[in-house]
Amino acid sequence: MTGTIGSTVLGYPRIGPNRELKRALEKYWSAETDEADLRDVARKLRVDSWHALHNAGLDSVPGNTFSYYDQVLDTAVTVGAVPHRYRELGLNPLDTYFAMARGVESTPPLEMTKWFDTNYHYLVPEIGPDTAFSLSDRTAVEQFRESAELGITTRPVLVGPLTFLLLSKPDDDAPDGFRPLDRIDDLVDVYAALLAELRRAGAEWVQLDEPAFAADRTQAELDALRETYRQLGGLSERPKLLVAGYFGDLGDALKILISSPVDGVAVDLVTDPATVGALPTLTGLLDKTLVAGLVDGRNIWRTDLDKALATAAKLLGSAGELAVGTSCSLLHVPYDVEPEDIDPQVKSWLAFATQKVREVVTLGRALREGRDAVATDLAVARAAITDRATADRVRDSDVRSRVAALRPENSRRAEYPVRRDAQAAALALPPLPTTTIGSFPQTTDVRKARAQLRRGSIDEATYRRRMREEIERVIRLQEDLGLDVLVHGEPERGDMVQYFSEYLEGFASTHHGWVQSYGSRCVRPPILFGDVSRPEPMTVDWTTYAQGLTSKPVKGMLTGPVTILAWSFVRDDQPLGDTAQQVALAIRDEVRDLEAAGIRVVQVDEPALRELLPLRAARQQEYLDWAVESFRLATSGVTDGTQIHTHLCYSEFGDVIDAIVALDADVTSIEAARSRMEVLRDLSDVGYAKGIGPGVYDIHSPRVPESSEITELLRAALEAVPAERLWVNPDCGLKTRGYTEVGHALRNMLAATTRARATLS
Ligand SMILES: CN1c2c(nc(N)[nH]c2=O)NC[C@@H]1CNc1ccc(C(=O)N[C@@H](CCC(=O)N[C@@H](CCC(=O)N[C@@H](CCC(=O)O)C(=O)O)C(=O)O)C(=O)O)cc1
Ligand SMILES: N[C@@H](CCS)C(=O)O
Ligand SMILES: [Zn+2]
Repeated sequence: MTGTIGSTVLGYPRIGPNRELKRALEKYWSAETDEADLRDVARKLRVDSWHALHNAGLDSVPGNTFSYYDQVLDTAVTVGAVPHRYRELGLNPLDTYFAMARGVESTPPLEMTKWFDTNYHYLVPEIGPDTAFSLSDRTAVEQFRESAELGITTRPVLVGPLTFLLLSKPDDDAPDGFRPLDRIDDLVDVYAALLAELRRAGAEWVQLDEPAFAADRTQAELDALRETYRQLGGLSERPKLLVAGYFGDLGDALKILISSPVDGVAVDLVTDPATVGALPTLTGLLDKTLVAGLVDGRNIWRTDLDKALATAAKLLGSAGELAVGTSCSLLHVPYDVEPEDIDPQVKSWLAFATQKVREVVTLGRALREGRDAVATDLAVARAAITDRATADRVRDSDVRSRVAALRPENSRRAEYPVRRDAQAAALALPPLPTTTIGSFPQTTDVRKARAQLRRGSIDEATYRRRMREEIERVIRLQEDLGLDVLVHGEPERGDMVQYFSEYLEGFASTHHGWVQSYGSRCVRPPILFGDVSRPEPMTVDWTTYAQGLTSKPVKGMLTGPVTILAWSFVRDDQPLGDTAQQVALAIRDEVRDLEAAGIRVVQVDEPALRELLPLRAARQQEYLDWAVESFRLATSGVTDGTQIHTHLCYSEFGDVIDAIVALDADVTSIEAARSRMEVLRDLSDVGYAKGIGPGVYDIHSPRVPESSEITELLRAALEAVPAERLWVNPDCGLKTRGYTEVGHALRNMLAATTRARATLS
């Protein structure tokens, strides 16, 4: 069907159904294999994906969705935006690419940050006035040819030029006021050259992803969008252009794209169903392809096909071609639900990437050939949707009554001074108390024990003994170092969300449901399908075992409700805020049980507080209100003398700074080392006046900080915060590090603390 799109997905997972790419990358990086081995694995993964998508019956198969690490990094390399410090390493192209992604001994990697409001991370390109844009890598063209040789005409997917620049940051040479977007004209020339090459290679369509326009944008940015697509649309030699906007509504950008000379627009009708009302009024659509994103690309629920068809019916006649697609790339979901050993009823409600492709194909056929052509598929889907909507296991009347009975006082503690004095008496800590964020290095032995327990090759008792040995070692190490508030080290947790989900009612776990988080790193998000409750304590045994080994206070360690939601696949049948309340009550039970077992300090981590912030400002306050409320509900069930800590990392905190204050934790430990304590001033400016532990060293790097560097940071911190409120801790947990470096780094942290204490009068 030349010229049309019909049915398609906007992108596909690439890590491999059994994480083949992860293993191949890690072997290459450790020099166990060579470049040819890695390229072989990559090619096979691409070929398998193209065949799978083509054979499933998609009319248009996306291409260039493979990446060795990250699609934004790929784009930077394609357009020649490789900073000098990586070029100067003199490495071959592949190793230069990996140096940008992971750093080398002499040169740190590019900064990494979250891809919009997902749990995927991209590498932040650095752009300056002198960045020499040129078409420097032709992977997109080569992969188009590779698919064409198999008889599949793929639709290469590129990060759009505006989104690329909007996600970039100014390089170190850029003058004040420079914005990467200032370079759009030069970048457009490179895209024009690439589009021409793709056309010459035979590409009919190219997809340009512009999700940056699902967030609030300035008039200048919208003008740049109009001008860019006027230019790209006007090129004489180019494939048809499909511009994809996803993760929300495109707002004013939608009209701009529809009145531009591009050939198609893909919209996300899952995150933003309201767009359906606006589309038929846009007459410019009549000569374009509209890809209606009707299948959720980032959650794992089966699509309500009847509802999707009803939505499509409202759009019939509005566009030159009405095509069916996913709301966004399927990168964010696992490959296939089939091999999962999940309760059959819950499993029948799920659709991973393979199943979503089939849903898109079914919808496409229904639109083209009529519902009768796919009557069986529609009936199966309908039965599963009805079953899920009415299933007993989704609703728990006890949980619902408990939520209904909640009163504002359940989320309020006594005034801070009262708590502070009670805690000072209970804990008797020295000035500048020292602590860590929770996890200690996850040794091979610890990981092995977990894997052996999963496989059944060791029994529960052996596993517990081995974890207890590790806890004892962590306690002894902390005592030896002289830390003040100890932790048990979290050896029993492979992942700080996955672990809790396995204890909670309302969650299901997968065995193979890996999703790329960044590079070779994957997560296995749990599936939150029903009302959440906590049948039994989750951490009390480990924590009290640790407390029994020492007279110092041991800090209980929990993950907060927002982070549990952010890193799970969550139910879509009720507002997220309602689900957060249920999770908060489960955590509240755990906090209270820890207190009852004699634990005097409890930390509830919320590293994902910033991540779930809606992209549009108009929706942010509502989110922040329920996010804060859920944390307070989780942590307000204790007496004044129990000290509540929280921990935040992985983000810029500017947009959530008021919310951090509103959490009302007694102590907040927060990533700060890399930004040299700037967050302290931001917090003071908005009136934060409780305990604060700015991270004094970056745990993301194996480098051991000198105690003099930490002394410097403590001096800076003491300028912003009075000594009686300052805590000393690393930036985040230590699980990705090794014991040797952790021992040295913490020793230096304690030496710096001793010196800082001596300067206090
Ligand atoms: C802090 N971050 C997290 C995010 N999301 C989460 N859900 N959790 C997080 O911690 N998002 C933001 C950041 C992202 N950062 C990271 C950092 C590191 C990883 C990572 O290393 N992932 C591991 C897998 C971790 C895990 O779950 N391990 C389990 C299972 C281990 C495993 O692979 N087992 C094998 C068998 C092994 C054997 O010896 O037999 C298997 O199941 O096949 C565990 O340790 O028990 C990774 O390897 O990618 C992710 C995000
Ligand atoms: N307690 C967790 C927080 C990570 S953000 C840890 O230490 O790993
Ligand atoms: Zn952290």
